[in-house]
Amino acid sequence: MSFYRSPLSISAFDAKFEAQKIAFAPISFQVARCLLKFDVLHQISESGADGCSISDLAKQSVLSDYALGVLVDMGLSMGLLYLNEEAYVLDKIGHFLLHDDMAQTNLNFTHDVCYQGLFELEASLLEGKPKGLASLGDWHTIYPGLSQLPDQIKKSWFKFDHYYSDHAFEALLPLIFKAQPKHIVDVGGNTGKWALACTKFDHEVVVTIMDLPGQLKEAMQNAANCGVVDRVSAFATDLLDETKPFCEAGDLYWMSQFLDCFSETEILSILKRAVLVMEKDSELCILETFWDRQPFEAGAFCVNATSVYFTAIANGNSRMYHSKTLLSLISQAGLFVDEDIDNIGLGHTLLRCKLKP
Ligand SMILES: C[S@@+](CC[C@H](N)C(=O)[O-])C[C@H]1O[C@@H](n2cnc3c(N)ncnc32)[C@H](O)[C@@H]1O
Repeated sequence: MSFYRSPLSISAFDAKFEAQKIAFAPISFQVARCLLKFDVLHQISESGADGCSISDLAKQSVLSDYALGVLVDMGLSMGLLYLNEEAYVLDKIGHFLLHDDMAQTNLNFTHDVCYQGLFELEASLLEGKPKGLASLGDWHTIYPGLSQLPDQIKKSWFKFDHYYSDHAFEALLPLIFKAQPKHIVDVGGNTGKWALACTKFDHEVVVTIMDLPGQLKEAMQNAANCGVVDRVSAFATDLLDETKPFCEAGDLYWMSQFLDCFSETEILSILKRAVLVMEKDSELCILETFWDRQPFEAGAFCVNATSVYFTAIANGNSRMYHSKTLLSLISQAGLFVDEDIDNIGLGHTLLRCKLKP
């Protein structure tokens, strides 16, 4: 990691400006969202280097001249737009806000899932509980509620979750199937994306998905739609309950974007239970995004921001970890890391673990 290791090279004058950007960050965020939602950035983009005046914009908008005016003027201040005489032209940051699917996925997730609940960050930090989750529903953690979220919120949550893992899955399939696993246990397999990708890649493999009942219902429906119910099965559990059994007889246990949903104590307990059912030759593959393993600072920013969602909304006690934290828990559970591969998909790391001899 080549960043975060020295003071920023920035003048006091510029640093003071950066501090004001943070002070007004929620306002900037909502302005950006509305510029997208009301198609203002799109219209300005279409007008090219000539740009668009407020009256041009108003002809095609449900918004008044006044409403458009406050949005585009703040757009200038945020560096999304610049002026050509009286006309507003799209600048480079505006271009990426409009066209980059990662920015849109993160923005929709932040707005739909996190925005209201983040008001409770202060209480969540003090209490170790996701006090902002009440903005979405009445659950202990977000996971039992996932299948019951209102449509738009659910869509944004799943898009965010899948966006990152989907990019990694494609690169991983050939790597994972080199070992010719016959029975994969996908722990926290969610709606079955990885399970279905595995059954498509290898026509003999069977996959058991361990997850909460709500997610499994959808996963099995997806397996039925793909015609692979004979090779995909559901193992309903709550992994926070240490008395519940752990799926046995897998030759490859798979945990993708899963352990970050738990505190360090909970992770150790889950890994120890996995160890109890693993055999000498079985493997545990952990796929995570660690903030210290990101090749670019933008990646570390996104990963660290996601931690705060866990604090205020998801469960109050988990986060996106530093790789050293997870490596230590893996060792304490009785496993060693046989292979440690960075830069998979969008900044994922794969840890292939085996039982310590
Ligand atoms: C962030 S999603 C990861 C989904 C998928 N593995 C991926 O890579 O996209 C975490 C999954 O863990 C499951 N999960 C969270 N808490 C759980 C619990 N206590 N018991 C069982 N599954 C749980 C959630 O339901 C969800 O499907």
